[in-house]
Amino acid sequence: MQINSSHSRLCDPAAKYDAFPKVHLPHRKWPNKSLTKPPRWLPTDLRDGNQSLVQPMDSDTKLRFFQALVKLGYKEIEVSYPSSSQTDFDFTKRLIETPNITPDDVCIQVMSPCREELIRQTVSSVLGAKKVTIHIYLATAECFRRVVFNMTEGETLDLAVRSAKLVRELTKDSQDPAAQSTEWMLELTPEVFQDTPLEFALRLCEAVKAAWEPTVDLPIIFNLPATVEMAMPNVFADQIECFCESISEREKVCVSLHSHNDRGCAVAATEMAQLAGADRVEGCLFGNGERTGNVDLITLALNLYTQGIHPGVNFSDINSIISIFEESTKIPVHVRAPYVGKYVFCTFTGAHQDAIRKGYKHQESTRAQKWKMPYIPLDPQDLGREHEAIIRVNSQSGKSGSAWLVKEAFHVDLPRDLEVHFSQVVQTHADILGDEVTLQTISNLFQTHYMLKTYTDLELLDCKIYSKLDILLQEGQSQDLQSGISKVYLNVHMHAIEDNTPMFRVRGQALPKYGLRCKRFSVP
Ligand SMILES: CC(=O)SCCNC(=O)CCNC(=O)[C@H](O)C(C)(C)COP(=O)(O)OP(=O)(O)OC[C@H]1O[C@@H](n2cnc3c(N)ncnc32)[C@H](O)[C@@H]1OP(=O)(O)O
Ligand SMILES: CC(C)C(=O)C(=O)O
Repeated sequence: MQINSSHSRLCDPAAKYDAFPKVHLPHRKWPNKSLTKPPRWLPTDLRDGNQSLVQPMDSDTKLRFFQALVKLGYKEIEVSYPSSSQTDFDFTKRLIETPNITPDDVCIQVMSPCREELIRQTVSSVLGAKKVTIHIYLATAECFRRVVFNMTEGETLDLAVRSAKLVRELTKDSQDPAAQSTEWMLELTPEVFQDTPLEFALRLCEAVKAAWEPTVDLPIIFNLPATVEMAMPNVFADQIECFCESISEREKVCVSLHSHNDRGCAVAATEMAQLAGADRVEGCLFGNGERTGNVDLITLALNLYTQGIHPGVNFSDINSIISIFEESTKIPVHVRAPYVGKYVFCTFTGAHQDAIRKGYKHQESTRAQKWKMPYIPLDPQDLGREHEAIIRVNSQSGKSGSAWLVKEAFHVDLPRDLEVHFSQVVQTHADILGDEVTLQTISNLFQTHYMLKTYTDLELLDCKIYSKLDILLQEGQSQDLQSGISKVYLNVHMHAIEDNTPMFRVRGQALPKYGLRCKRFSVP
C-alpha cells in the first residue's frame, strides 16, 4: 500500500509541489537590456564555500586561497564566519594582524547571524582592518519565520533593525580608536529573498537603511539571495527589477545577488538579475557552496570575457587556480565544467575535429584578430591552456584527428591521401582497443606502418606524395615517362637525429595502400 501511495504522488507532482508564483511586472525592462560591464564581485569561497566542505579549510589553506583570490583581482572577499569556530576567528585576525597580507584596497567581509553576542564577537575579529563589510543575515521567508523561528514579520523587522543599530554602534559610531581607522560597510541579507514577499523584503530593507544611514560613497549592501533556487531565472529577474525600482535612495544602495544552483540555473539567474539592475554578485569559484553550490564566478566572468567585456578579474593561469581549489576543498573540478574542465576544449568527434583543424588553419593563414573558431568559444591560450589537448583520438575520430596528432608528433602536414589511408589504420586500432589512442600510440602506428622505424637514427621532417610523373620530371627523366601513371611515391625528408647536420632524403615508393618501401638515401 505504501508503494502505491508513493507511486500516485510521482504521477501527480501537483499534489505535492506548488508552482512558484509569477511576478506581476507588465512593463519589465530587463529583457531589452545587455550586460556592458562587470558587477562588483564578492567571492564567498572562504565562508559559504567553506561551510559546505566535509573538511573545512584550516588557517594556512584559507590563507593560500585568500592570496589566490587577491591575485585574481578580487577587491571584496568574504573571509569567514568568525563566530562559527576558533579557526575562523583566528584566521580573520591573522589577515589583519600579519603585515602585507591584506592589500589596502581589499575589503574583507565577515558574516554573522542577527544575534547580539555573535555580532559582538564578529566585530571584535575585524578591529584594526582597513576596509570591512559586516554582513548580517536573518530569515525573512515565511516558511523559515514560521517553521524555524516562530517569529512574525514585525518581530523579524525589529530584530533586523536592532542588529543594524548594534553593528553601527560597534563600528562607524564607535569611540574605540581601533574601530575609527576602518572604513565600515554594512550588508544585510534577508534570507531566501526569492521566497520572501517583496513588500516585506522592501519594508525591512527600508527600516535597516534608515537605521544605518548609508552614503552615496559607502552604500548599504542589500544582498538578495536565492538561498535555495526556487524559480526560473526570468522570475528572479522580475523580483530584482521590482526591488531595484522600489527601494528609496537607490544611489545609496548596492543591490547584491547570491544565487545557489538548486535548479541548475544560477548563472542564468545571476546574469538576468544584473540586467534587472543588480550591482554586485556573490559566488564561489567553480560553483562550490552549499548543496548544489553557489553561482560559479568563473563562468560568469568568462561569459563576459567572451563577449568582449573585461571582467575585472584575471583567469589567465587557470591551471594554478584549479590546483589551489582542488587541494583546498578536496573537490575535483568537473571535466565538463564550463571553460575550465579538462574536456571542454577537447573533442574526440571526427566532424568536430575536422572543423577545428580547419578553423586553426584559417586563423593562422588570415592572422585574424577576432576569435571565430568552430566549437571553441574561447581561445584556450587565454586561460594559459595548451592547444595539444584539443584533439584526441578514439573510434569516433576521423582522418583529421589522426593527422592532427601526426603533426604534433612529427611536425609535418600529411597529404590528404595519406591522411585518409592512415586514418583507416588508426580506426582499426581504435576499434579493437575500445579506448583513446594516445599520441604515443599514433606515433608508433605511423612509424611502424610506414616503416620509418627501420631507420631509427632518422627523424621525419616532411612528407609529400608525388606522382611518378612529378618525380621523373624533377629528375629530368622525362624520357622514362610512361603513359598510364599507376604508382604514387611518398617522399620522406629526414635528418639524422644524432649529429643533426646531414640531410637525407629517403625516397619511398608508396606501394598498394601507400605502405612505404624505402628505396634509397641521398644527400639533397
Ligand atoms: C544560508 C546560510 O548560509 S546561513 C550561514 C550558515 N552557516 C552556518 O551555520 C555556519 C556557522 N554556524 C555556526 O557555527 C553555528 O550554527 C552558530 C554559531 C551560528 C550557532 O550555533 P548554535 O547556537 O550551537 O546553534 P545551532 O548550530 O544548533 O543552530 C541552531 C540555531 O541556528 C538558528 N538558525 C537556524 N536557521 C537559521 C537561519 N537561516 N538564520 C539564522 N539562524 C538560523 C536557529 O534559530 C537556532 O538558534 P536557537 O538555538 O536560538 O533556536
Ligand atoms: C546568508 C546568505 C548570504 C546565504 O549564504 C544564502 O542565502 O545562501
